Formats: sequence, C-alpha cells, structure tokens
Amino acid sequence: MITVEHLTKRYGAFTALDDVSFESRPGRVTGFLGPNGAGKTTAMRVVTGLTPASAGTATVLGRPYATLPNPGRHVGVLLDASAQHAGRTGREVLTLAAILTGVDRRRVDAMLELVGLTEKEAARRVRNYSLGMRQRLGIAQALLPDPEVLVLDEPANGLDPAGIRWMRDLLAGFAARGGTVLLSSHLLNEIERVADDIIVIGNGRVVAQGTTTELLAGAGTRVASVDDSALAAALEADGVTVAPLATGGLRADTDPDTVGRLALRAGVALRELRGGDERGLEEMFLELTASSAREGVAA
Ligand SMILES: Nc1ncnc2c1ncn2[C@@H]1O[C@H](COP(=O)(O)OP(=O)(O)OP(=O)(O)O)[C@@H](O)[C@H]1O
Repeated sequence: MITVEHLTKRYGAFTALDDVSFESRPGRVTGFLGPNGAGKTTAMRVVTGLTPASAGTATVLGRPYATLPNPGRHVGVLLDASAQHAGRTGREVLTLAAILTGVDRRRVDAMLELVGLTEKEAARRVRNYSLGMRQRLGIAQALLPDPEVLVLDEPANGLDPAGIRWMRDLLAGFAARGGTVLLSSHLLNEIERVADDIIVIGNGRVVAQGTTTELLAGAGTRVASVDDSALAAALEADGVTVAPLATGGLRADTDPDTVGRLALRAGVALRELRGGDERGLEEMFLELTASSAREGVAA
C-alpha cells in the first residue's frame, strides 16, 4: 500500500507537485499517467524517500519509506535505469544488490532468467547495454528482494513490443499475488492495458483518478457529424452536456445510444460514434492535461 496525502513539492519558486493525494492499493496495478514534466518522477522520488516533501506526507506499507526497517527488502524501486554503475556487469549489479539487502544470492540467476538476460549478456558491462537491457536489469533488481511493493518509473521505456507485453504480464501476476504496483508512463495506451487504477497528473496536480473502467466509462461518447453545431444544439436541448473536441467532433456526456437517437430525431447524419473506449480516454487525457502539455504551453 502506498498512501500520498496533500503532497506538495517546491523547487524555489517552482511548484512541481501541488497538493497531490492518491493511493496505490495491494492486489492492484496503479498507473501514474501524465505528460512530460507533470511531476510523476518527483512524486515517486518523494514516495521512496529520495526527495523531501515541502508539505504533505507519503507512506509505504503504513510508514514513511525512510523509516521502514530494511526498505530495500520490502519495496522494489526502478527510477532511472541508466543510473547503474556503468563499469559493473549486470550480474555484479544484482549480486551487490543481493548482498546489500541480505537476499539469497541464488536469486540472482532466477531474476536474470525472469527478465530474459542471457548468461553472456549478464557478463557484459552495463555501459554496453542497450536501453531495453538496462531496463530489464533494473526490473530484475527491483524484483530481487521479492518485495511487497513495486515503484517503477517509465519501466516500458526502451522495451520492444514483446518486452512490453512480458512486463505487463509480469506486473499483473505480481499484483494478482497481492503485491502493490505503482508505475508511471506518459503513454496512455501502455497504462490502460495494465492498470486497474489510473491517476492522471498534469502540471503537478491530480486532474483525474479512478478505476480504469470508471475512467473509460466517464469518457462519454465521441461523435462527429455533418453538422456538429446542429447536433450540439439537439443534444443540449435534451440536457446532454457537450464539449467540442480539439481533434474535431464533439464529446457528449452520455452513452452512444442516446446520442444516436437524438441525432436521428434532429435529422443530423453521423460520421462517427464511439463509446468510452481507448480513443475516448485518450481525448480525455489530452484535454485534462492540455494546459500542462508542452504544446499547450508553447501555444
Ligand atoms: N531538482 C529539481 N530542481 C528544479 N526543478 C525540478 C527538479 N526536479 C524536477 N524539477 C521540475 O519538476 C517538474 C516535474 O518533473 P518530473 O521529473 O517529476 O516530471 P515527470 O512527470 O516525471 O516527467 P517525464 O515524463 O518527462 O519524466 C519539471 O518541470 C521539472 O523540471
């Protein structure tokens, strides 16, 4: 369990996190989603005791990370896969981590096999690893102590499609055995496939959170027609809230059946009609975070 309450982090006059609260529960994968610079890494660094909070609290397994007895045994962390000592081999990195946290060294081989690093690759120095191999090594290190909690910052970065699928299955299995997983990504489709719960962060603030199913359902209906203003008027006349989409068309705060029925009654031909699906959630993500996205800032 990870509990973050009213967390604020300031760097001088800049507020990187502004009153952020969320939970990452056992048995579930929680996706932490936001555009570049939203504050995901900062929040994870506070959760794992690497950065002090300016205000608010973050606890892991009921206590601040730094006060956990041997936190390395309970919490697997992958924040920056490139931060490994470049001169060590993959095997050395894991063996050292095992010694430091008091883990049986025999787990090193099991972890190398689990993340798909071969004997030969494990004997190579990390400086010669590809990004994906570093990421796999980082995941192996996070899993080494057989932790109850995993905190992973952009773990899919650099992984090939087969690697991404492998990781998804791995995290789902970890959560199914009762583990807590908090993972971040700036890619919606990566998160929505693996996460049970999603926290959307933009500009240091939580802009939406809930179960993935809830958020998908809450995405409403996306509709495009030959005459969107006539359609919007017909929907609004029936009490449906309508918002124009930046990408064209409208988002209606109701189900597709209702939109179709009202469009038919108004005699407006539809070009597109879809319920709360991937694209719906993507629209919502883009809209919710638009003000904090780089493109939004530059505009
Ligand atoms: N040590 C620091 N000093 C000053 N500003 C910082 C510091 N660390 C982070 N920031 C700023 O805080 C904001 C949030 O950064 P953070 O790394 O948490 O974002 P992120 O959501 O993880 O982004 P990305 O997806 O690009 O990794 C950014 O504007 C960043 O420049």
